[in-house]
Amino acid sequence: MSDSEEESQDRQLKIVILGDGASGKTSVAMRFAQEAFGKQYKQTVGLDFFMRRIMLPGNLNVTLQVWDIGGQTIGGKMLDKYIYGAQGVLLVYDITNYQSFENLEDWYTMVKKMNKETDSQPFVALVGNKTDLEHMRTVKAEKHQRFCQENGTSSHFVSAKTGDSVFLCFQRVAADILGIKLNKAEMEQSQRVVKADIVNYSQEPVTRTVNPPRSSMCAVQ
Ligand SMILES: Nc1nc2c(ncn2[C@@H]2O[C@H](COP(=O)(O)OP(=O)(O)OP(=O)(O)O)[C@@H](O)[C@H]2O)c(=O)[nH]1
Repeated sequence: MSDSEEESQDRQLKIVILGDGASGKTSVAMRFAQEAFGKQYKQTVGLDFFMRRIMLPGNLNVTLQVWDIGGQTIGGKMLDKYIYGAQGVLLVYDITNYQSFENLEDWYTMVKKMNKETDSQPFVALVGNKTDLEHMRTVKAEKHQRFCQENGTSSHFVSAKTGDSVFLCFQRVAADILGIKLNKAEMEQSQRVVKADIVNYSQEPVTRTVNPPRSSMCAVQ
């Protein structure tokens, strides 16, 4: 066994994803664990599991066990059992669906109720999904930030469709749970390149822009 293998340590974290049906919980989990995305909506009945091992600074291997909870489980008998023992909770809403944001209060209440009973505090993160649909946004960023401030949660905006910031979200949550600080370079490295479909609008010759706008975070592959 090499020195670096001997030095590496393994940790397991249980991360639970909660939020309304169709807010994109399965898609976020699938993007993180399998680098995949499906356009077709398939409701999660009960729950699904995903797993991915990541490395955090300090040669720390962390296996994230992601519990993707079906949106219909709210009010059901099993929900508190699913949340039990979680070190991290992602509260996911769809930025184009205001109701999905409002309903997070109910989801969060369930988490807090569990905490009272078990005396353990999971780390909670607010995740606004579907940022590729920014033009259809109905939940203002200020509302999102206010929720984070009032409830002491961390703040994330992701797109399961393009993959934008999904890995970074899980990485930051894992680091926060374990009390590890990620530096700017590590976070930038985790920013996924945004993949977009190429749309051929016209067959006419393309006119070139002088000094086209530059972005260091977005590229079409
Ligand atoms: N445009 C866009 N669509 C997304 C995104 N994430 C998910 N979707 C779509 O939203 C729909 C619902 O996604 P799911 O991941 O199944 O939602 P869910 O929250 O797991 O739903 P339940 O299983 O009912 O709890 C699907 O059609 C997805 O393709 C995203 O980031 N952008």
